[in-house]
Amino acid sequence: MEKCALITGASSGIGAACARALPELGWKLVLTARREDKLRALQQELAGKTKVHTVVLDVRDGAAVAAACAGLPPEFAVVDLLVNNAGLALGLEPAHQASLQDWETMVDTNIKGVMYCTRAILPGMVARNRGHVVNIGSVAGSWPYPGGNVYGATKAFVQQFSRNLRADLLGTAVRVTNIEPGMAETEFSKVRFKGEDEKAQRVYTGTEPLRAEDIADIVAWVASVPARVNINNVEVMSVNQAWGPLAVHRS
Ligand SMILES: NC(=O)C1=CN([C@@H]2O[C@H](COP(=O)(O)OP(=O)(O)OC[C@H]3O[C@@H](n4cnc5c(N)ncnc54)[C@H](OP(=O)(O)O)[C@@H]3O)[C@@H](O)[C@H]2O)C=CC1
Ligand SMILES: N[C@@H](C=O)C(=O)O
Repeated sequence: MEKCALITGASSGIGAACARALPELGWKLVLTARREDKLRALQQELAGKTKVHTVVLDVRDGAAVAAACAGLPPEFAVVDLLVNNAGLALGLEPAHQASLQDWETMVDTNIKGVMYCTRAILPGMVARNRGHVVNIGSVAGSWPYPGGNVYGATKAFVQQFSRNLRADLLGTAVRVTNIEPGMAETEFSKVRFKGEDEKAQRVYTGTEPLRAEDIADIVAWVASVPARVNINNVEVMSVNQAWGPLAVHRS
C-alpha cells in the first residue's frame, strides 16, 4: 500500500532530502514550504518515482496550516507520516544584542509551526490508530553555545514536546520521534546570516559536516522499523563534531 508523508520545509536541505529518500520506501508525498518554484522543481524531479502534491504554506500561519491539512486532495488526505522539518535560526548575537524580531520569527516557525502542523494532522492519526510524527529538533536543543540562545530554546521545546506527545499517545499505535542533527550543510547558515554568504560558508570550511541525505536516511529508518518500535530520540553529529554546535574539528 502506498502511504502518504507530509513534509514541511521541503523546498531545500533536509526536507528536500527526505522527499528524495521516502519514495524508495513506497511513500507518496505532500511537500510544503513557502517557495513554490523550489517545490515545483522537486515535484518534477520526482515524477515517475512517486505521486507528489505540493502546497505553498507558511507554517507560522495557524489558520493556513489547518485549512491546508483539511483541504488535501482525497489521494493525499490520509497522512501517515508527518515530518515537522520547517525551521530556521536567525543571527548569532549574544542575548543582550540579539534582535527581538529574529527571536519571534524563530519561536513562530520552530515552535508554533510544529504545534500547528501536529495539531492539524494528529487527530486523523489517532482516529485511524496509526501514524508517525517525526520532528526535526537539533543538538542545539540540548547543548548550549554562545549565540544559540532562542534557537536552542526552540529546539529544546521540540524535544520536550516530542516526549510529551508520546505520553499523550500512550495506548495508541501512533509514534513520535525527535531527530537532533548536528551541523549539516544546507541553506541553514545562509538563512541564519541573512545572505552574508562568506560568513555562511565559513561555518562549513575546513571540516566535513553532515549532509542533508544523512538525516533523510535516519527519517526513512525510523519510519520503517516494525510498528511495535518507537525510536524516541536520535542525536546525530558529524564525526568532526563532539559535544555541541561549536565543538567542531577543523583541519
Ligand atoms: N543544517 C543544520 O545544521 C541543522 C538543521 N536543523 C534543523 O533542520 C531543519 C531543516 O533545516 P535545513 O534543511 O538545515 O535548512 P534549510 O534552510 O535548507 O531548510 C529549511 C526549510 O524550512 C522551510 N521554512 C523556513 N521557514 C518556513 C516557514 N515559515 N514556513 C514554511 N517553511 C519554512 C524553508 O522553506 P521556504 O523558505 O521555502 O519556506 C526550507 O525548506 C530545521 O528545523 C533546522 O532547524 C537541525 C540541526 C542542524
Ligand atoms: N547546527 C545547527 C543546528 O541546529 C546550529 O548551529 O545550531
